[in-house]
Amino acid sequence: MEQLELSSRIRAAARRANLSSVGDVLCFSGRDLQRLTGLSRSDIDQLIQAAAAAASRSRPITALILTRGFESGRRLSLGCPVLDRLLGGGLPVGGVTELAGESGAGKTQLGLQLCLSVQYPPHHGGLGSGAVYICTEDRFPSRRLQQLIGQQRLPTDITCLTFTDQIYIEHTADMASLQTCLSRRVPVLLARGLVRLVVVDSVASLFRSEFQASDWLERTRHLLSFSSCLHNLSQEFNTPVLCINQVTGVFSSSSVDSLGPLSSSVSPALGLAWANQVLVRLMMHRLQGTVTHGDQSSALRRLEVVFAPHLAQDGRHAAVWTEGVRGLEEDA
Ligand SMILES: Nc1ncnc2c1ncn2[C@@H]1O[C@H](COP(=O)(O)OP(=O)(O)OP(=O)(O)O)[C@@H](O)[C@H]1O
Repeated sequence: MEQLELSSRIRAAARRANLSSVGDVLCFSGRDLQRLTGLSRSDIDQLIQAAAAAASRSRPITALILTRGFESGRRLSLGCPVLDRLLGGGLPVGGVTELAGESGAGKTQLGLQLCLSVQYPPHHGGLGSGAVYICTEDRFPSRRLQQLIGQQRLPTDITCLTFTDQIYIEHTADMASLQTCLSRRVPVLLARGLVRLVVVDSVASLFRSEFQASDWLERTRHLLSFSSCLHNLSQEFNTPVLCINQVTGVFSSSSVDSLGPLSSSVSPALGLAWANQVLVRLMMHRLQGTVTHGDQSSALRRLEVVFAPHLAQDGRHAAVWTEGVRGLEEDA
């Protein structure tokens, strides 16, 4: 209030009325301000204009940020500027992001890459903390992680990170151990500030192996309790959660004739009950064709935003190089 360009008379009246901040002024109507301060209508107009000019110097913010605080507007970089642009900066910190795709699409590669970028300081798109990587299916790809670490082109001010020290690996072979991991061990790591990213690779495998089609009600119950656990962790600790998911083939009458699903007709596993639990759904496709980069070649991929409250449906071509998943600048 002291910095507003106002006459000392108006400033003193505002002080007497206990209007100590710009926010206080803007919360009242002109009439209420007049009643509180005893100032004339033209003085009140000056007061409101000065307060509004001061308030508009800061950037507009969303309702989500207003209710959950500034941290919720932060993003975790994917470690690639092209893919970050597609996602409006990266993964939202408060919410569950699903990454679905066929086998070999590059989902795990992206998960590993995020385990490194989360450790970067905030001014390089990270969250300055570690990651917990929960494997429900395959062994954790330690060798590939080492390769990614060795291939990183680090900014000059990141010298002291050893990366592997801050990645906590969990293997959960059944639903019960996954639940124990999420309800006991992960909260401890988050509460101690040791991690700011949770990756589950993959969500579908346990639900697919432990429940038959006829157990759909029980499966849905477990699915909802699992997703609410992830939501709570994400909200309580302002932590991005990445769930890697498999896909199922979508058969149409024409594909029945050809004895198989069309390669493009796949949808994320676990159906609508799960789809309603995620904030952002991404799909990674492995396309026909290859791209080259120096002496490396890679199958062409495409990362698509299927839905997200803050993003338009869009996509970028990408490739997996030894240094990780990279979006291609111009779509091939
Ligand atoms: N060191 C590497 N250099 C280049 N490309 C690699 C390297 N390691 C893996 N890839 C690429 O990544 C692909 C495997 O990706 P990834 O393990 O992420 O698949 P995924 O989508 O997680 O599949 P799944 O669901 O079967 O686990 C390989 O087929 C290969 O094209």
